[in-house]
Amino acid sequence: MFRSGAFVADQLDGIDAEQVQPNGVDLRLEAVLEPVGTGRITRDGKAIADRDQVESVAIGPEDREGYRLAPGGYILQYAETVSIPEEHVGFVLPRSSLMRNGAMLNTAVWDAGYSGRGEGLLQVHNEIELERGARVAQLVLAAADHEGTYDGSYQGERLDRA
Ligand SMILES: O=c1ccn([C@H]2C[C@H](O)[C@@H](COP(=O)(O)OP(=O)(O)OP(=O)(O)O)O2)c(=O)[nH]1
Repeated sequence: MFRSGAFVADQLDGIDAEQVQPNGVDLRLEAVLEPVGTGRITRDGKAIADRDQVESVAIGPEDREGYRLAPGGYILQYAETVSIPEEHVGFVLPRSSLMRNGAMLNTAVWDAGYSGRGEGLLQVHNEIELERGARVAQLVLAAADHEGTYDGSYQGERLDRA
């Protein structure tokens, strides 16, 4: 069973009312990075490719701080600290307006017990401008059985900069 947006909001700190949706909570854009160099996944480990910060620029008629992104693949960092409660699993989906503008967020499983400020792969197929702090994705939570909780290398990521 998927939980309500109000339930998801209760798991997160610092959420505005406009972020709470019927079935989930919108996540906001903190920063955009561009992978450079070579990443690697082996049978017994992984190495994440270096990233360059994409410089923010003034966007739109009000010159707001944001990113103007040419077609390509980017790492998008979310602003919110996400904590997945036990007995649940999380999924992040793009806001449909992102998709309708020719961009897409690719995401993976958010494990029970994970806490951190996570990332997604932003695919841009047509130039797009995104304001820092704009809502770009939505977190949903489903009730789930599991054995153990998340204890991987991304536990607590970017919490020091929250
Ligand atoms: O789109 C996503 C999906 C998940 N996560 C977070 C939550 C998740 O619990 C954690 C680890 O994901 P995963 O288990 O897929 O990572 P891994 O590649 O298997 O690495 P590790 O074994 O170090 O956890 O990353 C994200 O930031 N973005």
